Amino acid sequence: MTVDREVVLREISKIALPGGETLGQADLVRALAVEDDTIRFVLEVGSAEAARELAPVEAEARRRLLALPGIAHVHIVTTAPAARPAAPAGKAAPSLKIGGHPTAQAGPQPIPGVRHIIAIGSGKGGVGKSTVTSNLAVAMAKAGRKVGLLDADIYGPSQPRMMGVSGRPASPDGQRIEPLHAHGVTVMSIGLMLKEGEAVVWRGPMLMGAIQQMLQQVNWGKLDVLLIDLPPGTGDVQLSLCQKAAVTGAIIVSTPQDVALLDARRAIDMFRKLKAPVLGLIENMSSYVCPRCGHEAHLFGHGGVATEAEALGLPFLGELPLELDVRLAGDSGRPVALGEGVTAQAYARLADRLVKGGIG
Ligand SMILES: Nc1ncnc2c1ncn2[C@@H]1O[C@H](COP(=O)(O)OP(=O)(O)OP(=O)(O)O)[C@@H](O)[C@H]1O
Repeated sequence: MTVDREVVLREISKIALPGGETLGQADLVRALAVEDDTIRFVLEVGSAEAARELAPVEAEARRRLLALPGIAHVHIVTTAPAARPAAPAGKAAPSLKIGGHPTAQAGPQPIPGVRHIIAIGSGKGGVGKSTVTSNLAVAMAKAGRKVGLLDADIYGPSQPRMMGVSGRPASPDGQRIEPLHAHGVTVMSIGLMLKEGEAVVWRGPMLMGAIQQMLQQVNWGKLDVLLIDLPPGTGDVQLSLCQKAAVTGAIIVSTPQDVALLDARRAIDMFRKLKAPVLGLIENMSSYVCPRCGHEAHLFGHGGVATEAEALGLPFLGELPLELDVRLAGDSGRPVALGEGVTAQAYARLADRLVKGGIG
C-alpha cells in the first residue's frame, strides 16, 4: 500500500476530539505532506487552551500513522494564535521573517485595498502558467487596471526573471514589506525573499506562514486585481491560499495535450473542493505559426481545452499561440504582451474579457 494524503486522512479523521467531534469533522488538519517515510501536518486550533487539550489526539494520530507500512517519522505541529494586545488598524504585523508560524484566523480574509484575488493554477508543470500570469498582468495594466502579481511558486519562482525584477524587497519598519514594480505591475515573489541559490525545504507551517505574510504584510496598495502564480498541481500552497485569502476565483492554464488536460481536471476539482470558483480555462501553446511561411501547425493538438471547458460547464477564456518570442521575452524580463504582435493581441483580448466580466 502506498501511503498518501488520502490514506493519512482516512487513518486519523475518525479520532475523537475532547468536544465530541472527530478530527475529520472539525477540519483541523492543515499542510499535510507525505515524503518518503515521513508524514507532516499541522493541527490548527483557535486557542492555546484548545491546543493543550489536543495532546492525546496528537499522540493517538502519531500512534496510528507510525503503524502504517513504511512510515518511520510523524511530525505534528499544533498551532494556535498567540494572545496579543489589539494593535491600531493597519499596524499589526510580525517581523519580516519567512517561515513564521501562521496566525490562525476565522476564515479567508480580504486584503485591504485589493478588489479581486485571482489564482492562476495548472495541473502540471511547464504548461506556461507563469508565462500566462506575467503576460496577463502586463496586459491588464496596459488596459488601465491596477494590477499586482504575487509569485507563490515555491518550487521554481520564475516571476523575478519574467518580469525583470531583482533584489530583496525593502522593509523600512521591519514589519511591512515593500513590493517591487515593473511594467506597470506591482510584483512580489517568494523567490525575492530567499537568498540567491538557497535551497529551501518547505515545511507545512513555514509555507503557510510565508503565504500569509506575502498576502497580508506586503504593501500592495490599491489594486483592481492581484494575480497569484501558484505552483503546479494540487498541494499545500493552494490549500493555504484558499484558507487565508478571499480568492475571487481561479483560472486554469493547460496545453491541449490529453495528459495536461487530465491533470488540469484534478486542479479544477481541487479548487471546487476548496470553494474557490473556477473562472475559466486558458489553452496555452495552442498553435504554432511558422514565422517564415505563415503555416499554422498544432504541435500539441488544438481545441482540447475548449472542449474540456464545455464538458465541465466552465468558460473557455481563450487560446494563446506557441511562439519563440514568448520564451525569449520571458527570459529577458519583458513579457511579450508589452509589444503589439499576435500574442500581445491575444493577451489584450484575454485581459479585456476578464475586465468586461467584472474581474479587474
Ligand atoms: N506560448 C508559449 N510559446 C512559447 N514558449 C512558451 C509559451 N508558454 C510558455 N513558454 C515557455 O515554456 C517554458 C515553461 O513556461 P512556464 O515557466 O511559464 O511554465 P509553468 O507552467 O509556470 O511551469 P512551472 O510551474 O513548472 O515553472 C518557459 O521556457 C516559457 O518561456
